[in-house]
Amino acid sequence: MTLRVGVLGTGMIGQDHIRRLTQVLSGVDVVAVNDIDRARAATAAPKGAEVFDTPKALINSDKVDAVVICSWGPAHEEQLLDCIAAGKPVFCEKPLVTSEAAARRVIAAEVAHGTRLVQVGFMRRFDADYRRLKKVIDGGSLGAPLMYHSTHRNASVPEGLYTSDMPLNDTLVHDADISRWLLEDEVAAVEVRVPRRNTRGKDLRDPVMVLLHMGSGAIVDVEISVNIAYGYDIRGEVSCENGVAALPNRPAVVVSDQYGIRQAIPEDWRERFIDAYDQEFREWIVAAGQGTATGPSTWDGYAATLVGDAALRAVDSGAREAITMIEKPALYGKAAARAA
Ligand SMILES: NC(=O)c1ccc[n+]([C@@H]2O[C@H](COP(=O)([O-])OP(=O)(O)OC[C@H]3O[C@@H](n4cnc5c(N)ncnc54)[C@H](O)[C@@H]3O)[C@@H](O)[C@H]2O)c1
Ligand SMILES: O[C@H]1[C@H](O)[C@@H](O)[C@H](O)[C@@H](O)[C@H]1O
Repeated sequence: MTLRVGVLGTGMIGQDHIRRLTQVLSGVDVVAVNDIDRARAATAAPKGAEVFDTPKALINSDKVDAVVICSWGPAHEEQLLDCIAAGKPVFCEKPLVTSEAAARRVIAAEVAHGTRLVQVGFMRRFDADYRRLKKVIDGGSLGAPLMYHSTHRNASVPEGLYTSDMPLNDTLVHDADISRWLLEDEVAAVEVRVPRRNTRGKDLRDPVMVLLHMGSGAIVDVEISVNIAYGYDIRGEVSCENGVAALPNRPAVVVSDQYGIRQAIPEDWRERFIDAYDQEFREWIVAAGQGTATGPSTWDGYAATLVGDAALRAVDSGAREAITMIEKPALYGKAAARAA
């Protein structure tokens, strides 16, 4: 059976996901699109897809079995709640939502529905290198993880659209989520330090250095640099009791010429995580075909939102800001162990 999908938001990642859903993956068809910019939706619509005037009309259409949300973060809550009300599986790009209150409303709606419908776009969990790294940590031969160093560098971000809060409440969500997943632990508190500013971003608060204090006592340090010019560079290294496990350098052709010996660095997230996005959708298509979702859940989106909120408090206070989570509903599985 072919899963008939409607896409909300046809900007950069909306177009990239439409490409993979129509040209790369099987068992799926994009039958509907919507964007507040109707002309953009019409241009992005694959042949035969209907352009809907509103997200709600697309979500409630009989033509649509499942929805992919690629609109701006502040629009996600209403679109998610409409999908849950319609009982339709939904893939939602990160961030799940932009406030703790909104995340709790989505949790409440999904819990009342009774089965998982929402999958969040934390694509690192589907990346083969991150999966191999987790397997080594889980294998236990290196002992308990003590520290995780997470480097998150963007060559540039869209001027004007990307604001000073976003390194902390938009970009950091990936590092927060992958830290929770790799270490199987929750973030208990957050600190932020702001070094000398990168003048390439004009007044943007960039870079930032974030410390995530995990419940077990492990510490994660995150470098976020969003205007570093040379490329999209994502690194990760887990320091354990008996050794260290790290993501490999990406395989790339080695060029030798009069400038030296070098390897290309991905330009942006589309290139670096191309296979991970394909895999997250492969797994989503199977789950959505069964009327549900898999992988990163509303709970994971909620946890990452709390980290973003705490980071914004921490940048203002300069202090270590604690995180308090609600009790985890049974729908989302066991709570992460907190060793200390
Ligand atoms: N997982 C990742 O690595 C990754 C990468 C890029 C973007 N994203 C996320 O994807 C989302 C979109 O990012 P983007 O880079 O494509 O942004 P973008 O600005 O290129 O596109 C967003 C689109 O959504 C449309 N839109 C905004 N509000 C809408 C609404 N209420 N209804 C319908 N359409 C609406 C805009 O007109 C625009 O076309 C964001 O949440 C972003 O954080 C995730
Ligand atoms: O929306 C994007 C996306 O989530 C990328 O993966 C991240 O590296 C960027 O910083 C963010 O702006």
